[in-house]
Amino acid sequence: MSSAAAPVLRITSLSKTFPAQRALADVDLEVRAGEVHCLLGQNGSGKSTLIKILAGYHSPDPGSSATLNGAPLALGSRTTREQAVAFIHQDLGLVTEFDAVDNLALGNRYAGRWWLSERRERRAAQQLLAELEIDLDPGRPIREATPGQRTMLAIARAVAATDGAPALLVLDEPTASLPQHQVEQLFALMRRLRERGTALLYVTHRLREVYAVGDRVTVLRDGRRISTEPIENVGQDELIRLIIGREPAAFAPQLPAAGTETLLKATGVSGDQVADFSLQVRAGEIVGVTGLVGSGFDQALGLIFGARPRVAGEVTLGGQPVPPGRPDRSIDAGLAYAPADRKGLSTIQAWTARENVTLPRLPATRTARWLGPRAERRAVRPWIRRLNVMPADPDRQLALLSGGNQQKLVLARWMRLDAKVLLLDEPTSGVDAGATAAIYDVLAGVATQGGAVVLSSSDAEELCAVCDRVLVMRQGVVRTVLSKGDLSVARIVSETIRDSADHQEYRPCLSNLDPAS
Ligand SMILES: Nc1ncnc2c1ncn2[C@@H]1O[C@H](COP(=O)(O)OP(=O)(O)OP(=O)(O)O)[C@@H](O)[C@H]1O
Repeated sequence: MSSAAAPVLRITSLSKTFPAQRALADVDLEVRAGEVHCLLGQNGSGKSTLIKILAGYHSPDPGSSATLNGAPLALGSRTTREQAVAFIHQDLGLVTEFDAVDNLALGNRYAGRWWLSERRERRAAQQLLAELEIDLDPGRPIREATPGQRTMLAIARAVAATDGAPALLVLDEPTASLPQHQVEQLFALMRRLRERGTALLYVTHRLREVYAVGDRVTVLRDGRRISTEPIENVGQDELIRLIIGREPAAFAPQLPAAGTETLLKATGVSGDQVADFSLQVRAGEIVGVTGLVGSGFDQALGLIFGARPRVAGEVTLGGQPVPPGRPDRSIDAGLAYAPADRKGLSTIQAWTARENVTLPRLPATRTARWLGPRAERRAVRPWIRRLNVMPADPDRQLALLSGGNQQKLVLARWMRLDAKVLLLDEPTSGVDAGATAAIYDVLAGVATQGGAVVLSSSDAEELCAVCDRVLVMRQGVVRTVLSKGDLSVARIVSETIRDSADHQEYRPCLSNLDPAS
């Protein structure tokens, strides 16, 4: 990236006012050709609103303007997509039953150029994947691909649609559920596009990614642009200070030495993707479970809790059996479980923040015991403060909060239950750095008070930071247990991908191609 590179995107005085909420105020932003420009900010700071305006989902306030390669850009209209701008949202918009060739062809101009020639289309797809060094068998249905491969395919589709490289590629938290080695593959692809002159606007909460792939960084706070800097000019503490607007609190969990009492015991638990999962967790322990998508790591906790059908195995809590398929009994026994798909599985979007946090435990099977609005507010305010939910309004409708703030509230629901053992799938996915530290503090607090936590995560650094022990699953089975002294990102990554096709990273995909086609 050269600092003199021309701005591809120039946004001037961008503002957006929702009813009772100013989401963006006079934001100026320039993204240059051949740079990865990171857009950072706490949950609710306005990042998604900016991207949604670029993508045409929201109209900005009057007075906002933008240009793309010097030409006026109609903000709030979908025409940006026809102007060499590509968006990679978390929902990639791929058809999982189709193979890469058909996914690339979907909606792309290049499919039409070789119309009626399936062979040429296949060859073009193969060439494109090889050129971008995306290791993916173009003839296999995408459901068999890793999440990282799918993300890269979505980028390849954007490249195909724009004759070589989009002028601007906007990526909204593409690594949220990718294991480390797939993150690295994605970054390699981003660098290749940067070399072709694409301007990349990259939204993430993971600061280490900013240092790994970013050239410049813009920080938003409360809808205002606080700073734009080359990344080498800002150290991590300074960056956190810019993001949260105060000195960062050091995260130094005081984890107790684990007790001798076994709290949670799972023996031979099996279900859909999990076979013979066994685990013993002592009071005071934080245990992690990890693996690739499909390894079963993201299903084990749901099976223990009873949210997923358990076909075999036993679970006890404090020596008492926890029956399968009965979340109500699990909660009574002292378990709490927050699934990864918090938005889909456990929120009521039309309700307020306080109603979502204090949802009666089991409305379906019990007479609901509602707290009443005043008591709800009292119960919820400490959590809003602790996790820095913005806006700090218990009466705000959940649907009007940013994604990360919704995550915090639903997590608060489970954390406030005073469970003996917390089971959390991907507890900090989509949550900003400040609230992530607050969540880690809550977990450490549960352990210190004689409880325990089991968390599943694809974030190797998170596992190293908070866990006493990490179970690594492959093909549905726990294959490795790493204890404190053995825990490192490199070790977790290598154990995660051992024996999988993924371990041959960056292998060119040519071996999968049929030269005759
Ligand atoms: N449709 C809407 N109606 C009212 N307020 C909204 C709406 N969408 C977003 N907001 C508010 O605008 C502000 C900015 O939200 P935005 O989703 O842009 O934040 P964000 O930085 O992307 O957060 P996150 O990191 O959690 O995704 C928040 O206060 C949010 O509550």
